[in-house]
Amino acid sequence: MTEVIERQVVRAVPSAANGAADILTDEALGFVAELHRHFDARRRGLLAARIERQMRFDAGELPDFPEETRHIRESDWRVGPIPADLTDRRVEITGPTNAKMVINALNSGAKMFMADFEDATSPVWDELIQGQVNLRNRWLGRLDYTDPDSGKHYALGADPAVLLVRPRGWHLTERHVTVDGEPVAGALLDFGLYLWHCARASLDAGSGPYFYLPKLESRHEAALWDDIFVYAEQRLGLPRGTIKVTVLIETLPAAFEMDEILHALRANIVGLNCGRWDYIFSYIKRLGRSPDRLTPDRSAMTMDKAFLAAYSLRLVATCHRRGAYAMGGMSAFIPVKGDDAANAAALAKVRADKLREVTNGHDGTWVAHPALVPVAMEAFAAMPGPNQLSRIPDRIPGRDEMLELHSGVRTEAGARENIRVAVQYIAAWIGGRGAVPLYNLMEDAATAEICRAQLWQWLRFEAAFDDGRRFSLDLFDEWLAEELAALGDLPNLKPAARLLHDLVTTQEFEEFLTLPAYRLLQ
Ligand SMILES: CC(=O)SCCNC(=O)CCNC(=O)[C@H](O)C(C)(C)COP(=O)(O)OP(=O)(O)OC[C@H]1O[C@@H](n2cnc3c(N)ncnc32)[C@H](O)[C@@H]1OP(=O)(O)O
Ligand SMILES: O=CC(=O)O
Ligand SMILES: [Mg+2]
Repeated sequence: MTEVIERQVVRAVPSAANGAADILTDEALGFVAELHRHFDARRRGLLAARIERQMRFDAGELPDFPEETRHIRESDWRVGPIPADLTDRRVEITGPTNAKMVINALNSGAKMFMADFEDATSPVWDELIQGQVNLRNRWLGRLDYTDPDSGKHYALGADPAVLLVRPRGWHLTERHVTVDGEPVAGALLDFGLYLWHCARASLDAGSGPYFYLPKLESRHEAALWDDIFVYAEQRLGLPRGTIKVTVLIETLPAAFEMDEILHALRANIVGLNCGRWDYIFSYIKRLGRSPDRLTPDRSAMTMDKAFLAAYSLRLVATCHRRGAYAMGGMSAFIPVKGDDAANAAALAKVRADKLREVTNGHDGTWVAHPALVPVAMEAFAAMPGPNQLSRIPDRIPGRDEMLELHSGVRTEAGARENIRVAVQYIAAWIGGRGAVPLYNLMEDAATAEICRAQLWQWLRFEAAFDDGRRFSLDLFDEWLAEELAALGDLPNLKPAARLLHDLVTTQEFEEFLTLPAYRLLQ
């Protein structure tokens, strides 16, 4: 007799989130386990393919439009139908999934709210599950919150924004849920739990299961999501194409496969988004071993120039040709408290950014804070209607423009800012906060990645500063020590500083800072 050993086990660490039992049900976890068993080996294979590709970039290869998919780029096809409540996306607010911010975002006056398990979230287990509870409560009509400190009560208003959910990227695993002894992908957990609990409820409310997909690097990664959607829709008895997604184009390799990504996901996709901060990070990461790709100060890399301007224009042209929305991105300027002049200057910068986007043909944009919704709304009032899908830019940037490096200087101030921001952001992340205001800017995982990636790149090539000095390990150590001393006794600063030091001085560039940081998360 053959003995069959039952090894297929799904285990979840209990969560103290209020309402966790309604989320971590056997059925929902069973669905996540199915996703894991069907798709996780492919996810891991695609992550390995990123590293193989990196080796080719390190050897001098540059990204290009793939020859083997020329027929996709050159033939006529369009993405599938777009639901009525996704046709006016002129302003989208983003933010973490705690109840207060979810309610504030849904009530902000923005058309859409992207509830974020990625750049704006530190994946603390109870917070992740509380986020799922909050999003489910939105569809069950019972989302409210009372601030224990202020006593202020928060409840959903009459005309909430349309809800979209951003699961984690492919790279992060979630150690609190294992299937057959392996940790599940954060992406599959965030996606699977939300879909399981909210697909029907959101459809019944006249909306649907809508997602943003972050940090994709290729058409193959898009095809994996497509297969997941086919499986999930069938499993939940949903018509094909019910799930609707917007893909962030926020890696350099993906920008050379925008048509292919739209094509792979054409049953489910409604648009692409310019995730500018991760895009800058990706440019440095993927090309960072070439001495002729040394980037200037972070603040010098603006959307109106070089590779950033080129990719956003190409994204608009690509999307509109396929009937897909071309979403803009996030200005990092946020309101400044207690300084009217500085506040006015920050709002003016956001306004200018949104005017550039609407002028270039984007159909909508992102804001980081409720006070910026009116600013972006006003700028996007320049559109002839709820979108400008019919507008195809007459100039489509090609490969050279897409790779053009920003000009500008590297300064001690820029290096010190990178150190200050990265170390404080990592400390906040280890402490459970994924988005923080620092020096009047919104900082999140993507903006902090730029800081540490630049420091790594500059150190590797002993980059020259505007004052003639060259960056060195001695200078880095000296400036890190001085910045830490100036910051004083902030929580988690020591482990954050150790991690930053490792990330900057390592020979092998770490793919994501959140991977080692996750090991420090309680
Ligand atoms: C690169 C990218 O991926 S961008 C997308 C990911 N990043 C994000 O989503 C960042 C979103 N923004 C934020 O998290 C916050 O705005 C921060 C951290 C930058 C600043 O937060 P705070 O310092 O708390 O802002 P501030 O004190 O001005 O907030 C005022 C009010 O607005 C609320 N608020 C601020 N930002 C948001 C937001 N994005 N969504 C909902 N409510 C918000 C606050 O909760 C607060 O509410 P209250 O008055 O009821 O207490
Ligand atoms: O996710 C957005 C980005 O800019 O990164
Ligand atoms: Mg991003």
